[in-house]
Amino acid sequence: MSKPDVQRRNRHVEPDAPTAPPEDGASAEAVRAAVVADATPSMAQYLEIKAANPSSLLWYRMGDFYELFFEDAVAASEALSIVLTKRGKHQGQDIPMCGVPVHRADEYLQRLIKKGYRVAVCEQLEDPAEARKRGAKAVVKRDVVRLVTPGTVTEEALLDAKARNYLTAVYCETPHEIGTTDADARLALASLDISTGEFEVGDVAGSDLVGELIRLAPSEVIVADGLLGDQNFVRAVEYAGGKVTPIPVAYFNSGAGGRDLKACLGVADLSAFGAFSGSELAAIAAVLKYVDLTQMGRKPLINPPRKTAGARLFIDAASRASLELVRAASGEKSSTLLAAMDRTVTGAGSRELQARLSSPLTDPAAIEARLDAVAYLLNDRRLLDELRATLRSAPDLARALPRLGFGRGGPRDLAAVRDAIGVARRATALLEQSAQPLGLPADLKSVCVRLAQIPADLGTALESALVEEPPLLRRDGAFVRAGFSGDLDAARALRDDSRKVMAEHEARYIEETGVKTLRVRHNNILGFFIEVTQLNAKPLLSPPLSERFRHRQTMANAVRFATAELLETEGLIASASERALNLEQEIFTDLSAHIGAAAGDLGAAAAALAELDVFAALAQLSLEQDYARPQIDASMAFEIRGGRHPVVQQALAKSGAPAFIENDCVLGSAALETPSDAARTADARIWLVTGPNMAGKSTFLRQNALITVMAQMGSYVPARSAHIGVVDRLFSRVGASDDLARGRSTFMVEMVETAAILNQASERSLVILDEIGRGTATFDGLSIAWATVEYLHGVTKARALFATHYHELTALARKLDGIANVTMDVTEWRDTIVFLHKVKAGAADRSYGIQVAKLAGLPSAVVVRAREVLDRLEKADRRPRTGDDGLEDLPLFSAVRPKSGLNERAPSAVEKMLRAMHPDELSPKAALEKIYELKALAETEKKAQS
Ligand SMILES: Nc1ncnc2c1ncn2[C@@H]1O[C@H](COP(=O)(O)OP(=O)(O)OP(=O)(O)O)[C@@H](O)[C@H]1O
Repeated sequence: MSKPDVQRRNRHVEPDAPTAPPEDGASAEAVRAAVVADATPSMAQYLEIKAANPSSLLWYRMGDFYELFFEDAVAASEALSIVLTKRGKHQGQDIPMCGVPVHRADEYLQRLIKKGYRVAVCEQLEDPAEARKRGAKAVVKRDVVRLVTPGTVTEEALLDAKARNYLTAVYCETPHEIGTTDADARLALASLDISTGEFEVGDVAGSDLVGELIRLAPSEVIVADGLLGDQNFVRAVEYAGGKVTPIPVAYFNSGAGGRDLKACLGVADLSAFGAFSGSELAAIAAVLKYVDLTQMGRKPLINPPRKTAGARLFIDAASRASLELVRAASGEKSSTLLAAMDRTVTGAGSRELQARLSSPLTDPAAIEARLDAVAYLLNDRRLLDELRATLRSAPDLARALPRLGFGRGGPRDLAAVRDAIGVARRATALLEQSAQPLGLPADLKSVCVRLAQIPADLGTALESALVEEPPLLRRDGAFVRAGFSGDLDAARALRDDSRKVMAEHEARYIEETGVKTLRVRHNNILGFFIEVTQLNAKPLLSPPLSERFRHRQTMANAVRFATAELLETEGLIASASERALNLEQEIFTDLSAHIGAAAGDLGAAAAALAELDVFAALAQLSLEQDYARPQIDASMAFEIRGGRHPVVQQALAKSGAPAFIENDCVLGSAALETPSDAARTADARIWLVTGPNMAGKSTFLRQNALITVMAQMGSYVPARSAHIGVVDRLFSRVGASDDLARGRSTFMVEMVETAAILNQASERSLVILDEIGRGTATFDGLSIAWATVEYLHGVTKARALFATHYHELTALARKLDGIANVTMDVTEWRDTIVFLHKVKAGAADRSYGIQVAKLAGLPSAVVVRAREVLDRLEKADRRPRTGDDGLEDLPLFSAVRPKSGLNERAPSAVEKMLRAMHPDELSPKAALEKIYELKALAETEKKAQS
């Protein structure tokens, strides 16, 4: 029977379609009211199920379609651009309906999930024939078997091969703190990717929440419904690319968290995985509970949770956005650091690279260990090429395993395990062969150890059982190799011999009837039948042949018959294919169980393959782009020689533009190499970068931040050499952005971000600030920039690059030892500015703004007039620009901590009186008198001030 036939038939014969009126597709109360009113049994079933899943689109299985009704139908037809039809009436109104064919369910699910919908998949739990046995009007049993939400999908078609798919629970003990920016509030986060089993748990300060969400990039974030007060939280989640789902607060139960996690991992004690706080356990509980609910009790495959603790380079949300590590402001993926670095050959490798790029390390030993692995592969080109060629054919083992675990896997998932085991064997052999006589570096050894743990017999079992390229669906069979099972071969032979057997029948019937044109045929309605033309039908319709050839159908030109033996053979064929299918299902179940028993080892091997892909990709990148191994240690060095911007360099190369100009950046004890520059930049921890627009300041600032990120994630870097004393926090404020905090002006955003940097940066941090203060009046902006540099120099003491158009700031370099001026070199040629993109010691002599404007194509009348105005302004502006303006004498600019007097003023009389008061010692009456006194005093003070 062809598929369209099946669909059409099943759709129409379905006996229990909702035809009676419901009140409202979405409102539970209205739904219940309708149920009580006059719903038919089938409608009552629909409405009850819908009422239990009010916030999901209900996919209601009817034969070979998932049907949607009422508001769900309207929403889905719009989201999926499918036809909205109607079925039955409700209070005189049509019931809207639309449907999705079962065989295209994944595709439609993907589109709905991408648009942020949740889908409740309601299946028929019995055959309609079973239901009919209970009476003509009996309803087929149905129930929701799965809730599909953005953070809980496992199907290949619903997932991005190169991105993790985290479901993250956010929890804090004190309700009002969710969405806060309070540095003292602690929030626990538990993130699980059920498509791979990856699980990480940790806590962050309220002020770091947005940065952490961007790092995790969850598809779905669950929070206690009562706690979701703050719209900023919802915006932050959306900014990080996820959806917020509120869940009952009772799911955040720390007791249940410990218990459920132990049950999932099959351990009696969690201490081997780290110490989890009560809040972390509560977040874990919520994740496990939510997965349990959406998967209807099917257990996810989870790896032991990793604690996301301190040994990580902290990068806040604004810095992540400005550095465009894995996401560009434009939404373009190609302009990110990730895209510029990604040379992985597998989806799992790409995900691992992204995870490492989002979480660089701070432990020099761990970073060096990663670099050793890259160096090893770089030193052996043949090994590198062979490993990459081998890995290229590695399927996504990490994603196939959970699908099999959930019972949602298909034959291709079995083949994925088989092929991954093959790749693991070849990769291990390649690494081991290469290891003579010196041995492998620790990180590659760890890869080999994990790959070797796959049970040896599993690969053999899968190889002997599966055909080379199995079909997608388990239910269609045809994935088991011939020769694997004698029973299966016999059943298949009987099924496949049908043509031969029927041909034999046909020959005999021709002989018996003498009708040479008699044929045995098959269609979906009659099954097998004998067909003769009208002219030849007569003998078969009269005795004695009519005894044997029973009439079935008369057509315009043909008459159709059946015989007992034909029906018997048909039965045999049907049962043979059913038997073959059943045998294949059993084999599938056995193989899945075999894989399930080794799931832990296979999961570890999948992670090892992903890591190997990353090491090989980084080695490949380094070769291609001529990167250098950075030296990372606990010093305070920051010495990058011949540094390049990894993204801009590749973009220039691709466009055929002149090559990127490399630049040094040496903060701290070292200096620029040119002798004349050396004296002027030695010992400076902060560089003030000046230069005209378009000269390359932002590029230079960013490239040094990116080199730091790359070095600390364990990659070679775009430089001739790099020595970096490990950075604990990286702050980058380059260019204005107001995406993050809609409702705040660009200047406000800039100030909020600068405040965050000054409050959070430590001596070990790297701070990149571009044109702070430019969004306000010149003197305000200059003052803010000035004070910021002083604070960075005197209080924070971080290594910093500060680009500015305020030339007045360059005076600071003469006042303060730790500050040096550098500038982007330009030259003029026939009144046109030529950018040399080279950093040199010193300050820019002027800004060349008008030349740049001319380059940009401003009308020449405007350029000429601007020159005149500039001339006048410069003549009129006789204020000293050299710093001999007494600024350094002001307390504001002496770089002291605010507490030591910056903001102090004499206390007022009211304050003095308040400080002298001891509330516990006051009677109610005395307290009231004090309040009157205070009020009078405040009035007097106010008058005195005015
Ligand atoms: N080192 C370099 N080598 C080659 N080209 C470069 C280099 N640095 C920058 N550029 C090119 O110059 C362009 C402008 O650079 P960038 O945006 O960094 O200038 P800027 O000084 O920050 O300008 P503005 O002050 O207007 O923000 C870049 O897009 C890039 O194409």
